[in-house]
Amino acid sequence: MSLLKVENLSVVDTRNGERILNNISFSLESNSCLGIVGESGSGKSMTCKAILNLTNPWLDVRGNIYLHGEEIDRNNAKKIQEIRGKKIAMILQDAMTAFNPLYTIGYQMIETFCGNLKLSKRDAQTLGLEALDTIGIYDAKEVSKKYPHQLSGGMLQRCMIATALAMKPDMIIADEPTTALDAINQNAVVEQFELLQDVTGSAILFISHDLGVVQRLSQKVLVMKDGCCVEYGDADQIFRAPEKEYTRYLVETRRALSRPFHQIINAKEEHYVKRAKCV
Ligand SMILES: Nc1ncnc2c1ncn2[C@@H]1O[C@H](COP(=O)(O)OP(=O)(O)OP(=O)(O)O)[C@@H](O)[C@H]1O
Repeated sequence: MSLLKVENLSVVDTRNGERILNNISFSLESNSCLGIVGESGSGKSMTCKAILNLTNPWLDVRGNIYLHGEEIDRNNAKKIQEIRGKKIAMILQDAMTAFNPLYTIGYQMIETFCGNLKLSKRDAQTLGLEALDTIGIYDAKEVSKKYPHQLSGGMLQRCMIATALAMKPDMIIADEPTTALDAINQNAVVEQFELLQDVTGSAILFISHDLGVVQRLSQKVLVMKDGCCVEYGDADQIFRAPEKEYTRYLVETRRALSRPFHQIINAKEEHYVKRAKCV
């Protein structure tokens, strides 16, 4: 049985009749990663919002969503709240907006753990420090005393991943978690997602327009365009031999973009090898 099964998910804007999502279907297995890729406006974020019932009231959401085989009842607010807190964690693009600027990171982690895991303050604090430590933040105690504005985007993103890690959710939805970061921080965050999956065994729904990141993390991929599914299936297969013209275009564009980058890296390596030989 799939951990998450989405069947014919459609979203219509009732104000103008615009179809934002068109019969999107996919499934996510335990301890695996599904990447959702597509250009801006293709409906990636809307898919996740619809799963978590976070859509605006003017949007008409249709279709069936099953978690552990049980259909999520969109009208049951209490159940949905429970799912959001305990079973599905969200990691967002802009970590700064995920934390409250008025409180320290440590305080916010403790609040989350006390509220969702029903821990004592002391146990919540220990769990928070352990989680920060696990993802490689060596001065966890110092970091936990900082306010969000005192930390870099990369560090905040790591704190958000640490929070998710400690909660051990069944599933994590990560919406463009590397988009706001530079290449070095992007790489660190992707490594932490790999670690997160190893440590928690949580399934990950990873949204990104960076095909390289998705290729690295995902076993399955869903390619979206204009609210529709263009291609869905095994990630290796789709990246190696895309069936659809649009996916071929995305894969080719990525290769073309990363070519100059690799050329620079290779040229630099050659330069250092030559220099080392001269010394
Ligand atoms: N609250 C809303 N009400 C009406 N339309 C919306 C709403 N939110 C998003 N849309 C529209 O839905 C479509 C899909 O948006 P969505 O944010 O899911 O795209 P995306 O693929 O996640 O893009 P990006 O990569 O830029 O985040 C867009 O045309 C957008 O304008």
